[in-house]
Amino acid sequence: MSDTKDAQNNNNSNANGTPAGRKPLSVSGGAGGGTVKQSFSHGRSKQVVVETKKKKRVVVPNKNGRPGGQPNAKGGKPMSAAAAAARKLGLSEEELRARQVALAHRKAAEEKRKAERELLENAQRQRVEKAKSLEAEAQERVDADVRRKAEEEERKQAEIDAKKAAAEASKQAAEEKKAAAEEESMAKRTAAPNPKREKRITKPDKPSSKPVEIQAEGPPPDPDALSELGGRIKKARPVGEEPAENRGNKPAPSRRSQPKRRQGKLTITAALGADEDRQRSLASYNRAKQKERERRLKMGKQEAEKQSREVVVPETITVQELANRMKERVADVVKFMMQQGEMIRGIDTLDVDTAELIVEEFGHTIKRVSEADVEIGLDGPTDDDGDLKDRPPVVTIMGHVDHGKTSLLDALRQTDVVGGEAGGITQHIGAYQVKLKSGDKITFLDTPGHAAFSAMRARGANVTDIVIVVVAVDDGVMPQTIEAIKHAKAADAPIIIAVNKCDKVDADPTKVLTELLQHDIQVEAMGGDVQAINVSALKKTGLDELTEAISMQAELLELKANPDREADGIVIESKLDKGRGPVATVIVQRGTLKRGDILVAGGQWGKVRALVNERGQQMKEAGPTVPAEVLGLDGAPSPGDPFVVVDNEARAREITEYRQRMLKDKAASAPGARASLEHMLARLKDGVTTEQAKEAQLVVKGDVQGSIEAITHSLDTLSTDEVKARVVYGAVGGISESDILLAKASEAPIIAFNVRANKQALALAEKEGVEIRYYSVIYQLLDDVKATLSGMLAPERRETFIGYAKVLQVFNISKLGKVAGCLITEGVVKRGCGVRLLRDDIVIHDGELSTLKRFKDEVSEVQSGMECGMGFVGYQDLKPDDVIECFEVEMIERSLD
Ligand SMILES: Nc1nc2c(ncn2[C@@H]2O[C@H](COP(=O)(O)OP(=O)(O)OP(=O)(O)O)[C@@H](O)[C@H]2O)c(=O)[nH]1
Repeated sequence: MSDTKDAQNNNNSNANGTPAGRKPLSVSGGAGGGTVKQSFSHGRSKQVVVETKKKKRVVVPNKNGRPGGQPNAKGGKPMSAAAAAARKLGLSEEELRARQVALAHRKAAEEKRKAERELLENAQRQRVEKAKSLEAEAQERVDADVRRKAEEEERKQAEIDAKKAAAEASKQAAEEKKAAAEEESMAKRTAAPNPKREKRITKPDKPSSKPVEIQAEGPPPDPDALSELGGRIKKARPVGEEPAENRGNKPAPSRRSQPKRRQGKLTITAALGADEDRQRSLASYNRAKQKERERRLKMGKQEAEKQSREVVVPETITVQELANRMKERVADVVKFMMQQGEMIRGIDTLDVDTAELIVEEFGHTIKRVSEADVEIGLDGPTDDDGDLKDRPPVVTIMGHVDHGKTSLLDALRQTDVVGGEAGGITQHIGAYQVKLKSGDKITFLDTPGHAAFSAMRARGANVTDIVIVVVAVDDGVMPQTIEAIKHAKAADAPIIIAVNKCDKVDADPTKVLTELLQHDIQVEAMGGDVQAINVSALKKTGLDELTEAISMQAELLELKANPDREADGIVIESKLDKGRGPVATVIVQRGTLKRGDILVAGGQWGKVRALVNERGQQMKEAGPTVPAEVLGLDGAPSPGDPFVVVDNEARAREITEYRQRMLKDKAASAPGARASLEHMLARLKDGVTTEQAKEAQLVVKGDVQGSIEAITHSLDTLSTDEVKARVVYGAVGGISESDILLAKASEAPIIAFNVRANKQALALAEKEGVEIRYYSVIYQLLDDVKATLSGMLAPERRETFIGYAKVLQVFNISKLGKVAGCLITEGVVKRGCGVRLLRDDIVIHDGELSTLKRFKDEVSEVQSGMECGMGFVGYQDLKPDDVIECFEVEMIERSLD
């Protein structure tokens, strides 16, 4: 306290140490305090004690460690410590004090800077930590999302299992309930069971409908960071704590069943991973629906507008026709081709490759067809077995001259009950049908002999079901009898032997039957399967037996046809009637032919104007095997031509035009060479290399049986594994019309050894194009056949390289297609030579040249170093830098030697 007083005193001292302070007013007492007299009104006064607050001052310790201001030991005026220190430093006390103040200020400033630096460092550290924690949280969220999904799946599975369990339990409960009910009924008076309790007992443990809240593990995320992400996270709830909405024993509604949009909040989990659970607003849904409706409408419209079609394209087609078939505008096709650099017009003809390009460009598919495809579908559908009904047989009568064929046919005709009753005038129309007493019907081909039969077989039409071979009992088996048997066997038609003229006195049918054994005909009486009936055309005996035999044979054959379809059949004969125009006698094979039908017969067609039967009566229709004369055709078809009813005239025209064109081409290319050795070779050169084609079929006629046998044997020795000579028919005697027809049917030439053809046979051979080769020396004959067989050996193909050309540029030239501008780099290129297109040393096409041009002219060859234009047959894919290898092909004939 005294120190303080001293300091007070020092403060009031001047520089010399003398006190310079004022004396406080009315204050009595020491320097540290005093009293003040306070005067009030009415003369009152009061003494107030005043305490003076002492000023703080810095006390500099003196040398001895004592604070300054201590009285000097030596006595004298006491000096303050500060003054002593100042004096020691050679400074005044004030200077010292100023220095101390400055020092203190600096110190304070340093302290402040240090605090600021620390503050900055702290902020920096906090930022880094915050970033790190954000990163960790993001990772945490991803992990939590994965976990959440897994748990969600588990939960769903658990729900399914629970439902199953619930279903089982409810089933069980129902059973128990039933049992309880029974119990109840038994103990009804004792105690009524509490159904509610029972229910509670039987109720299965339902899985909690409240989904488990999935919480991300780890520390709670920084709320600031979450707010930055625009969401908030649910605080982890302590395990066991009820969620807020469940508190108050409220039933917990299934959160999944609640539409989330109604909650009005978006959780982080929902935002990050539960998109599929979010529902769209109704307006959004309606908008999307409308959009989809419009899109479909548009698509449907487009589809209706643009249909992809299958376009049928033959080898060549006009631009106009192609456009029609595609249902496109010709102008569009022309425009497209112009874009491809080709100027075409509607009437121009396109090849099938170009047509394909166009068809595909217009979004359609092409169906290539050849001209022959017009015949496709002409046969119509195959009949179902259920549609087939029994039909009468078609019978042909054959036999040797004067054995009584015509007489027998006439006699059989008179068996017709209908004709007899009607009393109509019977006329020959090539075929007729008789109705037997039994009610059976038989159709006879009224063109007895081989002519009609062979003519039909030559056209591949086996209209005959049964062949009756007539043998006169007095004459026995004769050459034409044997021919008839061969014809029948070749046609695979069953034979019935009619032994005629049995009315003759010395008739011995057994002799005839024995003779037939030599020709592989074994009749039933002799243990075989061929029926033989003794008849007399003259006396009309045995006719019933014969017709019975026919009916029995027909039964065995189970002849059936569908009458309820478009008709088809065979033309039996035809003529040009002055009054009626072209008349064709036809036999219907399937279906029913009606008046008004559009008929195509061979190369002719027409609308059926009238149908006439053999009695000259008009018919409305003709069913299976009914013969009829057809009027209305535009020309006379050939016997044996098939006929068919088609849908419309256009189709009929299309077919007949094609057939007539084919006939013309055939006539032009191989006139009269149908059954010749050259024809055989031609067929081979056309690439026909089937086993059948490698067999040279021959008809041999000789003067004596010995020469026939010698020729047949020698021809056998000529045959090899590759080629064969086969005698389809060998007989003694001159060449008859029958031989010609047989040769034609077999497409075989006739080898005549020391025999000649009669006038009619020659004419027929000329007409039918059957070759007859005459020989009198057997070696010449064998040499000729050998040469033919050698020709049948596949010729050897030899290839010779002639040059190389390089494609420089490719041009599109209308009508020619793509033409390559080439430079001949080696050798020579010749018109029509074989070419191979090489691209990067790989053969990509093998064919032949279609065009070889120098400038605008077609040339025969181009030498090395010259440029030319080259086009390929049926190939367009030419590119610059392709190499064309040119070669010539030589076919080396082989010989049997
Ligand atoms: N005795 C007898 N003679 C018959 C019989 N059938 C036919 N003839 C006679 O035989 C001859 C020939 O009869 P056609 O019916 O012309 O014999 P074809 O086989 O038709 O003769 P082509 O037409 O020349 O092949 C005639 O004179 C008939 O009268 C018969 O059953 N008994």
